[in-house]
Amino acid sequence: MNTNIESLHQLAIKPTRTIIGLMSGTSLDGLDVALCAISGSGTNTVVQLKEFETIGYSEEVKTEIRKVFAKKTIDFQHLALLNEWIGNLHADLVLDCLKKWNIKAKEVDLIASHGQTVMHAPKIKHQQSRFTNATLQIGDGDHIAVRTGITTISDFRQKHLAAGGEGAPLAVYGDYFLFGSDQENRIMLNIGGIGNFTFLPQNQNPEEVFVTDTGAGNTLIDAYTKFHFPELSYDKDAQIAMKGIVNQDLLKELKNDPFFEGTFPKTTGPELFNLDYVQKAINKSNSQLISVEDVLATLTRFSAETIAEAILYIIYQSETTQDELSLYVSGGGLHNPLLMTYLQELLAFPFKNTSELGILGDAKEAVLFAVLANETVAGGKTVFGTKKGVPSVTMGKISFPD
Ligand SMILES: Nc1ncnc2c1ncn2[C@@H]1O[C@H](COP(=O)(O)OP(=O)(O)OP(=O)(O)O)[C@@H](O)[C@H]1O
Ligand SMILES: CC(=O)N[C@H]1[C@@H]2OC[C@@H](O2)[C@@H](O)[C@@H]1O[C@H](C)C(=O)O
Repeated sequence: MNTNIESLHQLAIKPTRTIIGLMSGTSLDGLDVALCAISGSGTNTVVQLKEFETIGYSEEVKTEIRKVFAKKTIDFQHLALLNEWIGNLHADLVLDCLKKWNIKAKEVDLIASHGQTVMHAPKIKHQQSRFTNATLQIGDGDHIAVRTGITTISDFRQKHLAAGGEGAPLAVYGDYFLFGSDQENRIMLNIGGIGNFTFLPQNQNPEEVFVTDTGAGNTLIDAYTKFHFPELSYDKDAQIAMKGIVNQDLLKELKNDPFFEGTFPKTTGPELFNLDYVQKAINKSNSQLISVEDVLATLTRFSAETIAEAILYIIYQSETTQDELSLYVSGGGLHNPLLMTYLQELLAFPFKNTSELGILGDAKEAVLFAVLANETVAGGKTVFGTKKGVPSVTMGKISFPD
C-alpha cells in the first residue's frame, strides 16, 4: 500500500485531527489561516480554534489577481502562472504562521485550502444552454502539499457542481454540523464581499436547512471606495458613508436586477456586483450629480436591504416567527457600523456574534473549510434531501506531499 494512503487512514481514525483551514475570499483582502483541533464528524464535530491570522495581501498580489479576477477576457497564460504562484504563496503564508505559532509542519494533519475564486458562473448568469453551472478556484493544492510537506485537501467546489449544485455556498455544511441547535432557530449570516446565510431550524431536520447568497455584501462598497480614494481598500468603519444620505432613486435602481427576482437558493459574485453595476444604476436613475458620500451610504443600504429581504422571505417561507430566531453575524461586514445599524433596523430579532458559539466571526469561513476537509477523511454523507443547492456529498481533492 502507498504509505500516504496508510497515513491518511491513520489520521482518519485519530480522535482529534489538527487541520489548517485557508480562505481567501472575494474581497481580496488577504488569506485567513485557522488552525483547528477537530474531533468527531458530521453533527458530532467539535472544533477548537487554536490560532487564527488574516495575512493581508500585498498590493503586488492584489494587482496580479485582479488581472484575471471575475473578468470575461484575460491573458490565459497569466491564469496558468497564477495557479501555481498562488498555491506557493499560500504555502509560504502557512509556513510563516507555523513559525510564528511555534508549531512544526509534521504536527499538522491536513491543510484545507479553498483557493482563490477567479470566476463564478452559475447558469443563470452565463445563460449558455449547452453549459451548466461553473466556478473556478486557483492556487493548486499539489503546490501547497509539496511546499509545506502537509497533505492538502483543496478545490472543494467542483464536487458540489458535479452533484448538481452551483458550487456555493458551502458554508451550510459546517454551519449545520457546528451550529445547529435544538434551543433556537438560527440564521448564520456571513457578510464578506458577497452576503450569504444559512437557516438552521430548531427541529434540526437537515432537509429543512437552507442556504443562499443574498447579493452584494461589501464588494460594491469596497470597489466604489477604491475607485474614488485609490489609497483606501474599503470604507473603514463606514466613515465616508456615514457622511452621506441614502438616495432612494439610486437604491431602487440598484435593486432592479434579475438576480433579485430569481428564485432561492442562488449564488453570485463580483462578476455581477462590480463598478459597472453601480455606474449603470447611477445612469439609469439620473443620479450622476450625487456625492460620493451619498453613493456609499446608498450602497451600504442596498447591501442591508437585500440581505434583510432575503432573510425575511426565507423565514416567512419556513413559517418561523421572528421572536423564535437569533442571527449570528460573521465576515468583515460585521465591522461596518452603518451596515449593522441598517440591518438591525430591518430585522427585529437579536443579533449575536459567532464568537458566542466559540468561533471568532472573522475566522468562520476558514474554519468551515477545515470542517469540510475533516468530513472528507473522517466523515461521511449527510443527507440534506433533494432540495436544490445542498447536494449530499463530501468534497475536496487530496494532494499528498510526495
Ligand atoms: N472596520 C471595518 N469597517 C468597514 N468595513 C470593514 C471593516 N473591516 C472589514 N470590513 C469589510 O470586510 C471586508 C472583508 O471581509 P471578508 O474577509 O469577510 O471578505 P471575504 O472573505 O473576502 O468575502 P467572501 O466571503 O464574500 O468571499 C473588507 O473588504 C471590508 O469591506
Ligand atoms: C464562488 C465563491 O467563491 N463564492 C463565495 C463568495 O463569498 C461569499 C459567497 O460568495 C459564497 O457563495 C462563497 O463563499 C462561502 C465561503 C461559501 O461557499 O459558503
